[in-house]
Amino acid sequence: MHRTNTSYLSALRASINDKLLQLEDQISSADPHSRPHLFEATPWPFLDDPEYLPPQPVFDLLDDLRLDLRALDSLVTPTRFKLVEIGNLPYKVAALETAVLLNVAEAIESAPFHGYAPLADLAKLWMSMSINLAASFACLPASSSSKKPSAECMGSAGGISKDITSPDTKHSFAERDAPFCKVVSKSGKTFAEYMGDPENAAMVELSGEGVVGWLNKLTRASLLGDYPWEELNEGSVIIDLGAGAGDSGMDVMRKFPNKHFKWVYQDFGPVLDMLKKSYPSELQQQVSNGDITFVLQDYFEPNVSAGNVWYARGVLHEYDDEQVLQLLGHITSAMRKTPGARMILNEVLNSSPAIIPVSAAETVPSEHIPNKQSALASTANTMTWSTFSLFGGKERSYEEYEVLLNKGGLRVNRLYKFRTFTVMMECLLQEESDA
Ligand SMILES: C[S@@+](CC[C@H](N)C(=O)[O-])C[C@H]1O[C@@H](n2cnc3c(N)ncnc32)[C@H](O)[C@@H]1O
Repeated sequence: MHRTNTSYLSALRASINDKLLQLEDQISSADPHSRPHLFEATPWPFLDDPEYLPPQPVFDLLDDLRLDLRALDSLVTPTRFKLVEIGNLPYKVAALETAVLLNVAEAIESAPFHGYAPLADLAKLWMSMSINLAASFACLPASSSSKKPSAECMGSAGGISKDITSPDTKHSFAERDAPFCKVVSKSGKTFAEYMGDPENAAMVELSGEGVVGWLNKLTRASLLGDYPWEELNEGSVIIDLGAGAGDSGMDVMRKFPNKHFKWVYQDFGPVLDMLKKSYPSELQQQVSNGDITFVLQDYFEPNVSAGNVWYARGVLHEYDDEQVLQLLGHITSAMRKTPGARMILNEVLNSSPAIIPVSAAETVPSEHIPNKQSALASTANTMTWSTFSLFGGKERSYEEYEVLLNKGGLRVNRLYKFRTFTVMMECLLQEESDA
């Protein structure tokens, strides 16, 4: 870090510390029983009573603290993640709009909850709450206002909330009519069909450059640096299921030339054709010598390949549990061809962006946040929406994956929490991990 940033951090630390001490003094003399409301059921009267004006010194301290905290937040957040947050604002607005339409805030405050309502219990209250609805709430801030957002904000949410609450669509994960996809789809086409239409070739090129390049900037360093590819044996065969744009293989093969990995791209014919056509020239040698291959494979059919590592990035989250189990059935059968084979799943995990500490007075959230979830929890939850809105499917928590993978004959061997909003779950065949 630059010297200037280090001294700036020190200046912020000193200022925030000093102002918090002053605030503590001021508050305890003004209202000795008042406690911050972050984790409380009711608003904090000291701050939230619209008729109450805090003493001027307290108001000034609060204003200064917000300024310093904004500077600190900005300093510790990479620009690319700030942009993700801003770019995904419409999803947050859609979530808030849904919460307002259903009057969720009032339901939480009333009996039987009196201010604290786990999502599962809220679901029982409505008898019909869908996982889509739960996902929408997961990307709201910890304490959301029940105030109605402006008409402009609602407009920018694009009608997602209607689809989340409509009986015809709210339970769907299908790419044609899931709440999020329905808003994106044009003239009845799914996003994939739209992109596959030759008339939209320019759009495909744009998204190839824009979306893949953009996502890659957010996750590539972690994919390469946070999973121990270097531990794999020389010459390991890596099968890339539903490889899509193929960038993972390019990145890994470029970074580890001395490992002589064999990368097997699997996908549908047109995707493989496109990939072959635009494959980078500096990797053509490995294509010619057979270290990089392209294999036509529907992953819902018995798999024709054999390999040491079965890599699936963003595959399982596109499917409902039944379909995932079907897919895993084919992969685990194929894994049995190679002793010691592992499956590595690169996904976003549904995460708790905030938690309730055991004792709100003495502990801070960062010491209690669950470990088995994506880092950048709030961004992770928001990112799940861009997946939903393009392809359908459902994101899962670590615990949900564990149950599903166990049912599918796998056991999570190691969880790598990436230094971005994704994780890698490394799985072994159950019978091998038990042996
Ligand atoms: C499921 S996502 C995977 C994204 C890709 N792994 C990545 O990291 O960018 C989309 C890709 O999966 C492919 N795909 C979808 N259904 C498939 C299937 N049944 N069998 C094989 N590939 C499939 C699509 O053609 C597309 O290239």
